[in-house]
Amino acid sequence: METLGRVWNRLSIRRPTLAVSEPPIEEEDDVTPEKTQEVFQMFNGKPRRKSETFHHNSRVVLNQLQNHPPRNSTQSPQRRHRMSENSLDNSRNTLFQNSTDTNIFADGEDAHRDMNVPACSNEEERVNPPRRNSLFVKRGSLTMEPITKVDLEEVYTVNKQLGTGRFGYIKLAEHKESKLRIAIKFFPRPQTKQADFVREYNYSFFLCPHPNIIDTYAKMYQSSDDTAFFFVQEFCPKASLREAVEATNQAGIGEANTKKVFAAVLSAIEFMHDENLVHRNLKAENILIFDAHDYGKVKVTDFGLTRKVDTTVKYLEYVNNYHAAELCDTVVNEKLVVNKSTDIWALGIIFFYCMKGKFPWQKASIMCKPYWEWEQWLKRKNPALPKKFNPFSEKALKLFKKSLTPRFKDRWTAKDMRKCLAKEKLLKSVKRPDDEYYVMIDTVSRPRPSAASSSGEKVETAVVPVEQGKRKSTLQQWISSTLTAMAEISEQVVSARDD
Ligand SMILES: Nc1ncnc2c1ncn2[C@@H]1O[C@H](COP(=O)(O)OP(=O)(O)OP(=O)(O)O)[C@@H](O)[C@H]1O
Repeated sequence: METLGRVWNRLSIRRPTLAVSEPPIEEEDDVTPEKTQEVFQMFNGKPRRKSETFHHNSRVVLNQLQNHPPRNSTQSPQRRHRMSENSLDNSRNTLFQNSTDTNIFADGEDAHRDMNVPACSNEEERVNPPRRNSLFVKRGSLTMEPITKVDLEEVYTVNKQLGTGRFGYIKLAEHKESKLRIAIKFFPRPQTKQADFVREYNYSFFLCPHPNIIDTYAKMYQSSDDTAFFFVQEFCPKASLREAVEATNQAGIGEANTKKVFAAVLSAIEFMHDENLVHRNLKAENILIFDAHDYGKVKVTDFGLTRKVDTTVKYLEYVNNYHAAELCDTVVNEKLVVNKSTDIWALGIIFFYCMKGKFPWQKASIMCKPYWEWEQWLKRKNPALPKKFNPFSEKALKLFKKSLTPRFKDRWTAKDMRKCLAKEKLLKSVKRPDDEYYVMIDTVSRPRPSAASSSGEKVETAVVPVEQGKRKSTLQQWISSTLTAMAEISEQVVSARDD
C-alpha cells in the first residue's frame, strides 16, 4: 500500500489533464455515458482500499479534478521536495518548446496546465498552478487537452528505431535543448484514428506515476507535416523481457530473477486492476528491463489495448502465445467483454516463459497438442502431468492451475499471484540427475583401494562437492578424464594380452 500511496502522491503532483476518448476504431466499445467517462472514473470510483493513505491521496486527486485545492496545499513539503529534487522536471519543462498548440475542441478555458509543460513560464505560476477549470467534470462531456504541432527536426534528433508494433513504432531520440534521451512513440496518420491515439496517451499518462509503469511525459503531439501523432516516454536503455529471456538460450532467467520481475509486474497490474483497468496486451515484449543484470528496475509499457473492465470490444484477428483459451476460441469480430482474467492468463504464460526460456504452447487451443495435453491433465482426463511442467513445485503448479485454466472465473487475482510468487519455492528440490552421473563417474575414475575391496568392505565413493554453476563443466571434465583413463586401461589390457 505504501507504493500506492506514492503513486497517488505523484498523481497529485502531476495534475493530470482530464480527457476521455471516443470509441476505438477496431473495437466497438459499448458507449454508454458511464463508459465514455472511463478515465475520469479511475479517480472518481468509490474508494475501494481501506488504508488511510489511499483515502487521503484519492481525495487529493479528486479534489484537484473538481477544482478544489488539495488538502495539503500545492506548497506541501512533498510537492516542493519533488520539484527541487527532480531535475528531470526542469528538463521536461524545456522539452516542448517551439510548438504551436491546436486545441481540437477549441475549449479555450480548459487550456492544459501542467508543471511539465513550458506554458508555465512564470515561476510563480509554475509553483502554484492556477486551478484547472474542468469542463469534463462540469458537463461530463467529451473533451481533451490540445494536440501540439511540432517540427520534429527542430526539437529532437531522432535516432534508431527501438521497436515496432501493430499500431505504431518507437524511436530513440534526443531532445536537442536538454540533451535528454527519450523514446518517442509514433502513430502514423491517417491509419491511426485520433481517438485511439488519445486513449493510449491518456492511459499511459494517468498510470505512469506507478514506479513499475513506464514514465510518459505530459502532452500529445502531431508532427508538423501531419504524418504522425506522437507522445514522449522515458527511454529504456537495456532490453525488453523478451530479449532478456531469449539471451539465455532457452534456459530461462532463473527463479530468483523471475521473482524480481514478477514482484514489479504484479505490482503494476494489481494497481491497474484496482482501478478496474485491464492491460490486455501483457507480453514479454511489453515488460522493459532497465538494468543489465539484477532485474531491479522493471516497468510495464504499451497501454494501447487497455480498457475498463466490462467494456464490450470486438475481437481482433490477431492471436499470440499469450492469449487465453477463451480468446483463441473466438472468431473475428465476435464481441467480448473485457475481464481482468485475460491479464492473469498472460501472466501465467510469462511466468512459464521466464522459468523455462520457452513458451508452453503456441496457441491455447485443443488443436495445439501441448495445450491439449495440459488441458487433459487439468480436467483430470489424463493423470500424467505434461513433462514440461515436471520441474515445478506444487505451489508453482497451483499458480499454473489458477492462471492457465480455461474456466476464467477460477483464475486467481493479481494479488493471489503476487503472494504465491513472493512466498513459495517455485522449483522442486529434488536430486538432479547430474548428481547421479557425478557419483557414477567418480566411482569409475577413482581406483578403488585394493585392500578395502579385497577385504569385502563397503567402498565409499568420494564425492567432491561442486558449486552449482560449475557442475556442468566439472561433469564434462570428469567425462573426458574418464574416457581418457578407460582408453589407457583398454590399451594396457590389449598390450598385456598380446604379451
Ligand atoms: N520506452 C522505451 N524504451 C525502449 N524501448 C522501448 C520503449 N517502449 C517500447 N520499446 C520497444 O518497442 C517495442 C514496441 O513497443 P510497443 O509495444 O509500445 O509498441 P506497439 O506498437 O504498441 O506494439 P504492440 O504490437 O504490442 O501493440 C517494445 O517491445 C520494446 O522492445
